[in-house]
Amino acid sequence: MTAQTLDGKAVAATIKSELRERVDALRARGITPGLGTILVGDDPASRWYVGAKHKDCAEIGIESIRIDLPADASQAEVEAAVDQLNADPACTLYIVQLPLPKGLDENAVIGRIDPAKDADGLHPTNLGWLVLGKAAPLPCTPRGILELLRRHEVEIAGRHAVVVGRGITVGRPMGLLLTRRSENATVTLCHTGTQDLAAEVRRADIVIAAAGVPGIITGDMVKPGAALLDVGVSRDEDGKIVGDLAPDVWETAGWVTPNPGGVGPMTRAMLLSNVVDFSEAQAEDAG
Ligand SMILES: Nc1nc2c(c(=O)[nH]1)N[C@@H](CN(C=O)c1ccc(C(=O)N[C@@H](CCC(=O)O)C(=O)O)cc1)CN2
Repeated sequence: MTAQTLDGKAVAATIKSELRERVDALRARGITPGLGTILVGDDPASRWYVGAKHKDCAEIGIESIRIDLPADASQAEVEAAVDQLNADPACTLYIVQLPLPKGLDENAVIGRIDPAKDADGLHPTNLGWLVLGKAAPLPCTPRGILELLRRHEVEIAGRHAVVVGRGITVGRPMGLLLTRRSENATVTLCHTGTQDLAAEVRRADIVIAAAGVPGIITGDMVKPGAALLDVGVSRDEDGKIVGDLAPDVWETAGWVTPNPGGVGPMTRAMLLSNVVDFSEAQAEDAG
């Protein structure tokens, strides 16, 4: 048996064309959504992600505002960039690209973002709204994973999901989203302290692998027919992406994301969705 592909690249392209129409409608009403980014330092992957986010915006008609700071930027300089985007009326929502270079206080930077302009849903207020069940922008990768499953009609309700990794952008919020009433999955959150990862994964109908450990999920751990989503982006010596899923998982699983071409494009598509959703809600409120 060979698994079917959870094709993030194709689904993201469809979502972008849907968003393009919604942006056209907003622009016809005189509203131009704007996405801001703050990038600190010269990490090649982060630079690529930010560049791709700006290209996506241009493709669908969203304005974008880019602030790039050097790797040795001080905490005060990064916070001044946050204040600048908080005050910029052309910037509907924005992100601070993570991780920040060592020595910077990431929580202080995220906490300084105006929660009403938080495109990533990572501000403590918005994560708090997620826990409390009130609508707020959702973290892009977990939202993208749910959308990818839905668009391939993979059942979530009543299923057992195992999330591997407890990071702020994926693992932690993923568990919160999957256990909402609208998703109704049962979740096990695994991490470096988990004693028997293989046993946990073997019980899973859905596995979200976000450990950042190449090939940590192997074929022998996979329940036949399970859906596997690969968030890992380690690199081999040639700079090629190596995910958290070993190649032999395709033999047992029912659904697998390729990597690249799976979760990454969905993350970017959901960032655009957060901006468009917010602009539409703002337009409604304004009458
Ligand atoms: N502020 C944030 N920082 C980070 C987030 C986030 O959601 N918000 N997530 C990740 C990185 N990320 C978004 O910023 C991201 C990851 C991957 C991709 C992507 O399109 N990847 C391509 C392959 C790209 C390549 O070849 O290198 C793919 O998977 O096909 C986009 C965005 C950490 N930081």
